Amino acid sequence: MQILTPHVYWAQRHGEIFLRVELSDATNVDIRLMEDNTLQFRAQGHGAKGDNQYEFSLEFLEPVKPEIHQKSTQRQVDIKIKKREERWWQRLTLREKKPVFLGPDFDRWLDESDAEMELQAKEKINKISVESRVRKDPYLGLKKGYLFMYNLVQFLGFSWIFVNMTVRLFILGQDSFYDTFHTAADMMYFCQMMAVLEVINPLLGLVKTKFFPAMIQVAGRNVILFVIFGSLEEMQNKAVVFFVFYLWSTIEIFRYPFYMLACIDTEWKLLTWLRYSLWIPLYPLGVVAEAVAVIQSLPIFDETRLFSIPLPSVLGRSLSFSYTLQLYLVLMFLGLFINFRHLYKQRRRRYRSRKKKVQ
Ligand SMILES: CCCCCCCCCCCCC/C=C/C(=O)SCCNC(=O)CCNC(=O)[C@H](O)C(C)(C)COP(=O)(O)OP(=O)(O)OC[C@H]1O[C@@H](n2cnc3c(N)ncnc32)[C@H](O)[C@@H]1OP(=O)(O)O
Repeated sequence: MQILTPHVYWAQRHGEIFLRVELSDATNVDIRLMEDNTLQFRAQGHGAKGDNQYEFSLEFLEPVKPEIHQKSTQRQVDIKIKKREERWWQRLTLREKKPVFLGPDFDRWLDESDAEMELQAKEKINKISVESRVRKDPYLGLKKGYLFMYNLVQFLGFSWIFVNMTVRLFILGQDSFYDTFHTAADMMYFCQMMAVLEVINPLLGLVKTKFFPAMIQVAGRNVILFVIFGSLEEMQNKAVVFFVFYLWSTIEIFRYPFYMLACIDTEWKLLTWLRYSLWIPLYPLGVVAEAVAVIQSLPIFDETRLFSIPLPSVLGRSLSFSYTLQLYLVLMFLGLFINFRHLYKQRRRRYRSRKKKVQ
């Protein structure tokens, strides 16, 4: 008896093979994958040579998975087979010479780059649908709105200080150093009081910042601003105030807009770079300027006895606050070390995760 072969059309994707067998009203369909990676097809149906038994076999170019998905319709038999390894095949069969009954399925045909694009589009759709299934935080908008406003107010405050000091420096030169406090202190008080929120925000889970580095930062600055400059009039017209305020505001006019953009899921590369690089020279300089301010205040606290701790009369009059400040000087450099390490890690994390995204 003559063996009849149906027309078979094929197409591929990176992970699958599609076969379309031109056999209408197929019955007794028997499809098997043999151990030698050969597909054997046998069925009764209406093909090119009328109602008959049709069969064919195909030895695939590369290994395929044993599961076969098959669907018979009135017009054809569709077969889907998964490749064992997701890669593009040069041809369907191991033998270079194409069987005469085999042809490309132009309805499904894609070349490798088109298939790649189709795959990427599918992955994108999957990602979007997974993301939309993840339950959204109902207060996310409110939280982002609050953070955006907070950062905006701080940005405006520090920009005012920075611009004011720069303009005065250009007009008055070195003379502007000595009355920085009288022109900028109110705004600096406002900004630094607000900055207490930077310690509260991580506690409420509003930002990913770690509590300890934020606390060191805010506490460190507030000791300088409120205790050293704020409580000692003698300190207020010293040049060191200029350097401390200028260093603080220089970093903040880049840090807060960076956060503002983060709140609206936007990023400017240059701003990100400035936020994660400027601290490298500015943080040590800031701490040195603060240390100079503390050292300059020591004799004033000794003289005025301000904040001194009363002692029993056998031990003397009182313990000068300058001793506490000397201890604080040591803590300052410990704080500098902790925050410098923290910021270095943040910088590495930021640039490592961006590199990964680019790959
Ligand atoms: C033993 C200790 C004793 C304590 C006693 C005190 C001694 C202290 C001495 C120390 C002296 C310090 C005095 C200060 C001097 C100066 O400031 S000098 C000038 C230079 N200064 C700086 O450069 C420091 C600037 N400050 C900071 O960078 C921060 O305050 C920080 C806490 C030190 C670090 O910030 P952190 O939030 O941890 O890192 P980021 O990478 O910026 O943010 C992490 C993620 O969180 C998001 N985020 C953070 N804040 C906000 C916000 N307000 N709004 C929106 N989003 C925010 C941010 O976007 C990041 O998210 P991802 O991008 O998704 O990761």
